[in-house]
Amino acid sequence: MDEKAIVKRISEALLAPNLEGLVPPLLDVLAEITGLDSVYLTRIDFAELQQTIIFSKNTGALNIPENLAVPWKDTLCKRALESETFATDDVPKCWPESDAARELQLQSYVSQPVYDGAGDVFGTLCGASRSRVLLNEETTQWLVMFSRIIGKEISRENLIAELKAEKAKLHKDAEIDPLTGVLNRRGLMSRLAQIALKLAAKKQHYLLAYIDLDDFKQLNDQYGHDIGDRFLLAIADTLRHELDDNDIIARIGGDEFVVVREVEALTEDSEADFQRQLTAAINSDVKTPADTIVYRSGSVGIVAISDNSASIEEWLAVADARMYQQKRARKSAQTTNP
Ligand SMILES: Nc1nc2c(ncn2[C@@H]2O[C@H](COP(=O)(O)OP(=O)(O)OP(=O)(O)O)[C@@H](O)[C@H]2O)c(=O)[nH]1
Repeated sequence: MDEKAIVKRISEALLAPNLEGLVPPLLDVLAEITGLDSVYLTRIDFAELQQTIIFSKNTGALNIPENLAVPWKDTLCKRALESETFATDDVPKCWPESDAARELQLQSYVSQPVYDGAGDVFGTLCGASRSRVLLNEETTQWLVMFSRIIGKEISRENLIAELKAEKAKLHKDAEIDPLTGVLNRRGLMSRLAQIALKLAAKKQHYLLAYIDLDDFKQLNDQYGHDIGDRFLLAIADTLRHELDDNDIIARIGGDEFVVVREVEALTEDSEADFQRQLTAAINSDVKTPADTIVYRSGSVGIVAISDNSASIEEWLAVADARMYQQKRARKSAQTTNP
């Protein structure tokens, strides 16, 4: 193959959107340029001390299968990297102690490290033959070039994976209340939007509870803001531990929480159960370094949801109004019977 044809085929391979698209055509070209029986790309797992063939092209007597994993310590690649012997047409003389080379009856061998974007060895780009193949400076140069092209693609893909993970983390953080670790208002709204979508498709039932702690300002004033914070965290922890695993828990304001539960049917029992569980969870004692705060006065308003005829804002407004009703009733009872 003349150089012009090689460059054309490499240019075509470079249009591939990923490693799966890039490596096979490059291996085709490499096999033709070198005349080696097998050319292949490996990944080295330095934690597990294992080398795996991830792509291979076999044209001759030798067959190096993809997905073959071998212990790193026995490999010719390790010997080649350590001794910086990147090409030989006399494997038995170069590495007489290698059982693997003897078993595979290898005569010619080339290898180049492939580096990822961080400058670490990702794996190797290799070729091997049972016959003696002329391996000159030019062969090595091609191998170096191909290993760099592959390394760049690996580095690009690693970067994209990192960016995606970072984006997912940022997105998750944006939906979490940093003080308590439960969802914030934004997180709640996104879960409620998903529920509204599900309700459009099939019949499901939910209970949404709006919780507001009574006289929290007074608690802050009496014990200080830091203890108030600990108190909010303790309430969120109790909700997390006492409620069902699938319940959605959010803190949407200073002392306001929302809990959403999917129920099999909307019955008086299911609502009463929910109310009881929530009231028990918020009316809990909270230990602080100085004191145990005995707290017995959160208000809860519940709305039942089984279709999306009302908007998310309306669900919240109804639950909020019911919560407020309960709060007012409790407060007026307190005034009447102090
Ligand atoms: N410690 C602490 N306090 C907060 C936080 N966010 C808001 N607050 C306080 O929470 C209190 C909530 O006020 P309200 O709900 O209006 O007052 P309340 O005493 O609970 O009144 P009622 O709900 O009518 O019983 C205010 O004093 C806010 O300063 C927070 O993150 N940490």
